[in-house]
Amino acid sequence: MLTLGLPSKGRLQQDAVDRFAAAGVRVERSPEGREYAGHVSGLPDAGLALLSAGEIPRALAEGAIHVGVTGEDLIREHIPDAETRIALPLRLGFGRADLIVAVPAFWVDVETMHDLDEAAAAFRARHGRPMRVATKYHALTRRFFAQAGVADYRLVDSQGATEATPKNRAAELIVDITSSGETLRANHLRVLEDGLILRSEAMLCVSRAAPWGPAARRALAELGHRLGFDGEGIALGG
Ligand SMILES: Nc1ncnc2c1ncn2[C@@H]1O[C@H](COP(=O)(O)OP(=O)(O)OP(=O)(O)O)[C@@H](O)[C@H]1O
Ligand SMILES: O=P(O)(O)OC[C@H]1O[C@H](OP(=O)(O)OP(=O)(O)O)[C@H](O)[C@@H]1O
Repeated sequence: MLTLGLPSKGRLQQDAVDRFAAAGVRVERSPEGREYAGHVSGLPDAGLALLSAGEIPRALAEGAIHVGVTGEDLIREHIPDAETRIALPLRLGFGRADLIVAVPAFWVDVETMHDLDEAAAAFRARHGRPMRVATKYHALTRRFFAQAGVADYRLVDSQGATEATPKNRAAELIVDITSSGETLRANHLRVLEDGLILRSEAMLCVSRAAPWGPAARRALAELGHRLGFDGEGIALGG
């Protein structure tokens, strides 16, 4: 049996369901409605698990699901050595969003990460504390700031409405995803010139750690055949 993990709500779920349907794989939630499980028709021996988009990477890495759909941003954030544990055979072309560093638009002297480093020193001199960066992408932010040579800051966890944190004085700047740019504009924030951390989109992900019995392997091969990736060529665990 192959378990397919999809986001439990939102655009990503709908786009994933539509993509699978276009390939002849119909995904139906259990009629109870509240149950986070369901039926997959068009694939032999496959079942559905609905999970938070942010939990899908870990479920794949631990082998709790065989195949999943989630954003690359969430995979890179939650699984440091993603490719050793998860194969990423197919970019799905929806859920496109850029993970970026944005500062208040009125910070006219801060256009680059280098400027941000200087601003951090000035901020500490003036306020006696590090500037705060609000984000839910802790690992990706730490790595990107380290590579850019920015060290004097503090991360503030923000799981939603991150763009509002500078205005609410909960942080000085943010790391978050942007798509149309409207949320940033509405909150008077500006992306740094070299502040693009990752261009993300939804990915079809295959767990190398899941229990790959013959039935699950057959279902993966069929899924690959329908969606257009080589399901039999992926190096899987037991
Ligand atoms: N405005 C957007 N446009 C396109 N893709 C987006 C947008 N917002 C989020 N995404 C992508 O959708 C995926 C899920 O995002 P997010 O974690 O915000 O969803 P959520 O529904 O809040 O998740 P959760 O169920 O964990 O609360 C991420 O990979 C993200 O990059
Ligand atoms: O650039 P834009 O097109 O404005 O999109 C970006 C926004 O979309 C997402 O939020 P979402 O609407 O998913 O709500 P959330 O706060 O629950 O993540 C994301 O967190 C940004 O806030």
